[in-house]
Amino acid sequence: MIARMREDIQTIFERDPAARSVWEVVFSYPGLHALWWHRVANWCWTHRLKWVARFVSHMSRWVTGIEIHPGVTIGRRFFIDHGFGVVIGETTEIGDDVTLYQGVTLGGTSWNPGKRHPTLANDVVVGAGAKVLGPFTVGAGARIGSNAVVVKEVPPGCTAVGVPAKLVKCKDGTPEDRRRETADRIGFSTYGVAQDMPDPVANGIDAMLDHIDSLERRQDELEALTKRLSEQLGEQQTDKA
Ligand SMILES: CC(=O)SCCNC(=O)CCNC(=O)[C@H](O)C(C)(C)COP(=O)(O)OP(=O)(O)OC[C@H]1O[C@@H](n2cnc3c(N)ncnc32)[C@H](O)[C@@H]1OP(=O)(O)O
Ligand SMILES: N[C@@H](CO)C(=O)O
Repeated sequence: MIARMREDIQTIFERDPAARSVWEVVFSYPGLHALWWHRVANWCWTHRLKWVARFVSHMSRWVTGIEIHPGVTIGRRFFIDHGFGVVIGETTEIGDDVTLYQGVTLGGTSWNPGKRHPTLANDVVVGAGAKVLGPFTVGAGARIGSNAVVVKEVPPGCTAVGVPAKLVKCKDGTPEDRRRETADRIGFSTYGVAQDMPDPVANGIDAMLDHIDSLERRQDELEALTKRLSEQLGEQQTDKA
């Protein structure tokens, strides 16, 4: 536990140029306090102490201005900078090395129970005031601009800004470049003819190309995961033998 707390403090030095000393970080960072209280609340939540969990979470919000539902799953090296006004809903899942700024909502759009909040993969950054709404995934390394309202999946490595959020950049090229690559790969040679015209058919094709691209990326991720799992299984069987 102490090692994990040290890691939390170190994370703040890595991601906040304003952090000056360990004492300052330990006593003056509401994001750190909210994270530590969340660990207590989450433990209670998963040990059938749901009322206590909600009460701990409520007290934490009272002190920090950050509301994290006790059911939220959070990975390593999570950092909420400033933090006031952050709200994280019950079925949110957060990977490793994720950063949020003040005013972020990770929320739902449905009153049905079940998964209704987003999943943030590793290394995601969500800018101040942004809202990410719905049970989709924000891919690894993606960045969400301040005040964006994100209502659908963001592919890994992409930057989404605006209301509703649109992709403006991806690490391996702009969304436009990727559509062109996908169009080439699937042999859709007429792509691009009407790009500067307000053509609903061209817009529909763009949307389909984006969807194909996102499915291909998801397939790659699943293949990598399957490979890793079968390697682990192989290692376990070797150990047993
Ligand atoms: C007290 C404090 O400091 S609290 C900390 C607050 N800071 C934050 O919340 C950081 C959040 N980060 C951002 O919003 C950043 O602008 C990012 C991550 C979205 C983009 O960063 P970069 O990758 O450097 O992209 P870049 O600045 O080149 O912008 C790309 C395009 O998006 C636009 N853009 C960038 N941010 C936003 C935004 N929040 N909303 C709308 N458009 C935006 C840019 O104008 C640019 O448009 P253009 O290509 O038409 O010129
Ligand atoms: N804490 C961050 C954002 O405000 C900085 O000082 O840059």
